[in-house]
Amino acid sequence: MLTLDQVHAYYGKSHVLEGVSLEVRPGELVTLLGRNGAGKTTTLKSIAGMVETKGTISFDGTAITGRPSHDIARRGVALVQEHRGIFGMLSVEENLKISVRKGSRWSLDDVYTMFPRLKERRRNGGKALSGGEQQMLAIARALVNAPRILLLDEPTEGLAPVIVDEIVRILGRIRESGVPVLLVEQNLAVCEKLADRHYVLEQGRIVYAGSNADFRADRSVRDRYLALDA
Ligand SMILES: Nc1ncnc2c1ncn2[C@@H]1O[C@H](COP(=O)(O)OP(=O)(O)OP(=O)(O)O)[C@@H](O)[C@H]1O
Repeated sequence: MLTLDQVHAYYGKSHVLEGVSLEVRPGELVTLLGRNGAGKTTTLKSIAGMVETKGTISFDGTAITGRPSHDIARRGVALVQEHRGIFGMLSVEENLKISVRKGSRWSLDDVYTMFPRLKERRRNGGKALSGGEQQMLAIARALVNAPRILLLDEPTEGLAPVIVDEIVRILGRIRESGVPVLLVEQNLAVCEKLADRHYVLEQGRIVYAGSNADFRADRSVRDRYLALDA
């Protein structure tokens, strides 16, 4: 479905990803873990065509490396970024409506059922939303846009526990829908609840790959690669 083969990424002269290989298979929810600065966001941006890369990134059997980001988005690769990309001057409903694309399995009504808070606030301006509501709107916008894979960058960061639970519930629903997800997330409890498999990045390289069961059983992985953030 999504395959990265020896992907390198650069910001000018700075060489940030040094040969990342990973895959997300149909229907899987896969996490990308690692300490701050390991290259997680850069990996998602590389897939979305927002960073200069070398190596091969393919989606559904087609190489997308080096293609413009709008072309990659049109193919159904949906990146939900940390700063969320909401239009503050538009209402919640307007933000959703401009994202609706024919052929999505989620209609406006479907996302309102999934996110009752967004329905309650549908006439509010994007600017008036809390951090958690903005995150929900960002995910909801991706869903009505007919995603074929979701790339989520720290969707629970900085949110209150009750909102984190709601996001986890939504991610569980997305997983059940069969749309694959590549999730960057620091909250390991969230990752263990949802994921099929995990990758750990360190200094731009994949240093661990394993199933959720193996990851949960092998505490040494988090001690070695993730302990400072946990
Ligand atoms: N726009 C940029 N220009 C130059 N260097 C950058 C840029 N964005 C990120 N970097 C550098 O690339 C490296 C990887 O950053 P990245 O944001 O991918 O890490 P991360 O694993 O997502 O960490 P975090 O959890 O802190 O977001 C870091 O050393 C960072 O300083």
